[in-house]
Amino acid sequence: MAEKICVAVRLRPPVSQETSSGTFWRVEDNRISLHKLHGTPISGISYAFDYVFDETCSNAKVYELLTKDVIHAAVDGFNGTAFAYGQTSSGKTFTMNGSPNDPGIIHRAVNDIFWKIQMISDREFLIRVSYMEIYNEEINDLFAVENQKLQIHESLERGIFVAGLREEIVNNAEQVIKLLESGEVNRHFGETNMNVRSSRSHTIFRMVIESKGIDSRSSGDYSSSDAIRVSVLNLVDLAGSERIAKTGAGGVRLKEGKYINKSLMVLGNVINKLSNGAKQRAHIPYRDSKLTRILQTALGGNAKTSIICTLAPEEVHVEETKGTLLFASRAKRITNCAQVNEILTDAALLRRQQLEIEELRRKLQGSRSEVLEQEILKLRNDMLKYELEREKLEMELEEERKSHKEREQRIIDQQLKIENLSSLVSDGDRSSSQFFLLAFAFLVASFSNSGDRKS
Ligand SMILES: Nc1ncnc2c1ncn2[C@@H]1O[C@H](COP(=O)(O)OP(=O)(O)OP(=O)(O)O)[C@@H](O)[C@H]1O
Repeated sequence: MAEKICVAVRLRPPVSQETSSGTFWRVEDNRISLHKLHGTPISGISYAFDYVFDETCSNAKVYELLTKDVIHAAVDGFNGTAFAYGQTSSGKTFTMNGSPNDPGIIHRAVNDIFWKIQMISDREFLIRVSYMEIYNEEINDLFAVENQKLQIHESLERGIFVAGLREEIVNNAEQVIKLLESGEVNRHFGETNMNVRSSRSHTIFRMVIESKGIDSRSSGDYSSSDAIRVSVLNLVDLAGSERIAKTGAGGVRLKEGKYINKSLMVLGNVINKLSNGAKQRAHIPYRDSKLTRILQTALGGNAKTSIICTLAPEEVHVEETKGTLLFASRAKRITNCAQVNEILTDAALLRRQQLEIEELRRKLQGSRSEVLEQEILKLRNDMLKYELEREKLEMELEEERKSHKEREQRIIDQQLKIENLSSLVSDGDRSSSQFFLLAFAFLVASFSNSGDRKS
């Protein structure tokens, strides 16, 4: 069903008591506008969104109004994405991760998903989670530090995916929170003049939710009641755009800032093109950054998406805030087309694992139920690891095949050149033969050098 992306903006509380000398942002219902200090609105700087949250608003309210529907729809089989966008230090991480007193969108979503699943008695669920960051335009696995520089692939079965990313099958919210905490340790943070704990990477926490009707059969001819729903939920905390003059960045921070700004610029371009409507959609530059490629489905595709744009209220940031509002108002014009994802093949992990689990259940009959559940979870995770390992090996084999083919092509090209040269030597006049022989020797030498390098 075609529907607009849901967009909200959120003002964070001011960080200093500094009083404004010229302008301030006023929030009224779902509208935010810039006013002169004595109250006159500044013409042309007034925007309406699905929601506008002022500085007193809690994460609980943001979740309830903006994100909950996307999360619940993911349990029902729709892809979903929620992300926070805004300049550095405007409250993105606060919104996504929250504080001990007011947990953020990610924690609330995790709890809500397991709560909702418990309420659904006629379906069986399998949930796996992964956590990645895009740091300096490279994808790293936050659950497994050894998995670095991962590549994005696309297949008919899996759509766009990150190959080799560790996934963990999970049974309850506490497990997920623990995993998130372990991933958080690996995330790149750094201090800048604007934020003592500034995110230096974009992070994507992903939940894949598979479910099937409890009565459906495990194998054989698949009827429509056998369809397995598979949805992907992305919860994204972007790094913030920054002005080098304000962050005081140099060295590593400067390099990070350049990558952050570049990928956010590509995201802005994608949003801009999509907001121009279907006619101008000829080419959307999703492939210009890893971020937009991973979020491709969420932007104009088969997904329900909500975006929260965070704003710094201080007058000194008024230009950045205007930029964020412009981004938000463009995003509001994007239409997505979400549908329940049902598959009838063996692509769903749930189907592949079903038989083995039945077998294990039989073997463990009579044992206590929590032991059984632990064993099943362990088995499922082991099977998932083998699958990932196999996927990695397949990718490596594919790479190897490609470079082998390239090597063979190079050899053929060189042989052709050699044959051409030798025929010229035999046909041409004797005075140039010395030159050709020299060229011939040179080619042979360069050919054997390149062979050495490759091997
Ligand atoms: N709505 C809010 N209520 C209370 N404190 C907030 C709120 N938003 C942000 N803060 C505080 O402001 C500071 C900066 O917020 P945060 O780190 O979330 O910004 P950010 O946009 O993620 O920055 P960066 O892009 O640099 O990572 C933090 O100390 C955070 O606790």
